[in-house]
Amino acid sequence: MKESLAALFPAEAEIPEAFRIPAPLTQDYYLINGELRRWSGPLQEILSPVQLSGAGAPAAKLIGAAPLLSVEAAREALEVAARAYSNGRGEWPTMSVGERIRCVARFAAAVQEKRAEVVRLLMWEIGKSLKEAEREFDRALSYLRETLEALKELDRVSSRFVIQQGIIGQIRRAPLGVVLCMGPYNFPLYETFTTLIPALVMGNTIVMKPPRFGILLFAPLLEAFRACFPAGVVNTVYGDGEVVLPPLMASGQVDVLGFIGTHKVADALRAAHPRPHRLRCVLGLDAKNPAIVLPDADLDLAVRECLSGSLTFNGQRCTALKILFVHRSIVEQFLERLAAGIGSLSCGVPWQEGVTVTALPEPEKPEFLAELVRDAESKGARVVNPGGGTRSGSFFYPALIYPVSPQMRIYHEEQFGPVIPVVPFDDLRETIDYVVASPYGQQASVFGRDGDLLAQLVDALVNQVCRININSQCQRSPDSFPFNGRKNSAEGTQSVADALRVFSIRIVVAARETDENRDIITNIVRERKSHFLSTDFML
Ligand SMILES: O=C[C@H](O)COP(=O)(O)O
Repeated sequence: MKESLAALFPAEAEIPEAFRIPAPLTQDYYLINGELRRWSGPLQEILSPVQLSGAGAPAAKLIGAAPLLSVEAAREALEVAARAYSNGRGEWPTMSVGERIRCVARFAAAVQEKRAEVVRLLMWEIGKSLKEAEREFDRALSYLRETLEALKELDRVSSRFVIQQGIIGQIRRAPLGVVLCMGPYNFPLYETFTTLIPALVMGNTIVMKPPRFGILLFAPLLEAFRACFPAGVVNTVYGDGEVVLPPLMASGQVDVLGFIGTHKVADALRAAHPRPHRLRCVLGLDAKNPAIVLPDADLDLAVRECLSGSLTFNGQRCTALKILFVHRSIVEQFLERLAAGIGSLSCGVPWQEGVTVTALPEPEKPEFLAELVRDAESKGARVVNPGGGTRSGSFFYPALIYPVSPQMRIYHEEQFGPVIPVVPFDDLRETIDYVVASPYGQQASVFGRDGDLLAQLVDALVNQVCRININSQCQRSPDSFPFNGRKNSAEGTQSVADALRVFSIRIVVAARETDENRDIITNIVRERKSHFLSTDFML
């Protein structure tokens, strides 16, 4: 660690003009039924994890406030969404696909206008570096645009019908109802869009709740939602999730849960629904993605990928590498280079040029990470990198810990933060056994050069995880690739095209194959109500 901790926190006056929040932003309204309704109830104070120096110790900055809705207000938002859907007879679910596309395209243009404001809030609210915040914003919009392209393609193939076993069938896709959309704090905009946008374009109506952190950044977008969609199609709920969400689920009016967060919260939400087995869930959940570094790996490449895979956005990605298995014959070299890599990372405030290590938004996280490190140390591991685990307020300097063994909590628990556990291995079976026994099953990375061995490893992992990355870190992108997981890691698949499928249902218009029925079906296909999005058999 090159800088002293005190040097990381600038004074208010040193913040460049473009990144300042001159006065706290008070958002005392929320979107419901096509209006930005004033909320006169209690507000939740929003503190930034970004620390500034001032008199005394570094202090977190108050950056704004957002509504703490009552259960009644939240229920009303859900009822409004249910009315806008009206059992599939509302304006939005019956609107033509072309019109829906036009609404979403208008929305995209309006959101684009807000780039600077949203990026600034991403930095202040969740401590994301300028570069990563810009990347998140741009990715959210490109996800939206790719979704529209995928939708046009679905619509293009809609003028077909199939004949099988004497039956003529036209396969269509229709919406499901009201979708409760909730993204996570690490990608509050992008990952909210990955459920909200496909759910919306397929004709569902929406209740969206921002995550625990990353709330204010939606304020600049509420007017765009209001202006671009019919009343009641998109509604927002703010407040304490533990208070407002169980009653929403218990009402039975949520048809689909689109949630990215922990499996514990997802399980509790599902259990609160009166018919949990009928609730469709599209979930992105916990993961403990391992990297396996074989003796013949290109060490520089493996270190580079493991460094960025473990520490991008301080390790706060579900796809982050969360445990590294390194063959004993190369582990010392690997540790030395990885420790040097961590030492070369720049720490500081999000707008600082080239910064990688920034403050963590969850106030309880530094202590949680410190506990994991203490637990590992008490069972025989050491912190390898100078300054690893140093803390100040919301800031936690990355810790590389070695040798990690199954008795330690960090071996099993998802850290979701900047602690990198390294496990030495002698026999490849140890690493495969770890993946098989894991309660998670999202992705894995393998580093090596022997093509046959890599092929064997892929075969061993293919029934355990959903993506195997060869000589590269784990990641969700590109968004056209399926994104899913086994066990506690996910439910449903979320590529751009898959998301259109999971937020809709296939229906069939069928008739016996007679000359008369062929004419009738041909006419239906030609005259089809365009609010029915139809597809061919494969889609
Ligand atoms: O937290 C998971 C995000 O989807 C990360 O996406 P990414 O792996 O492409 O950075």
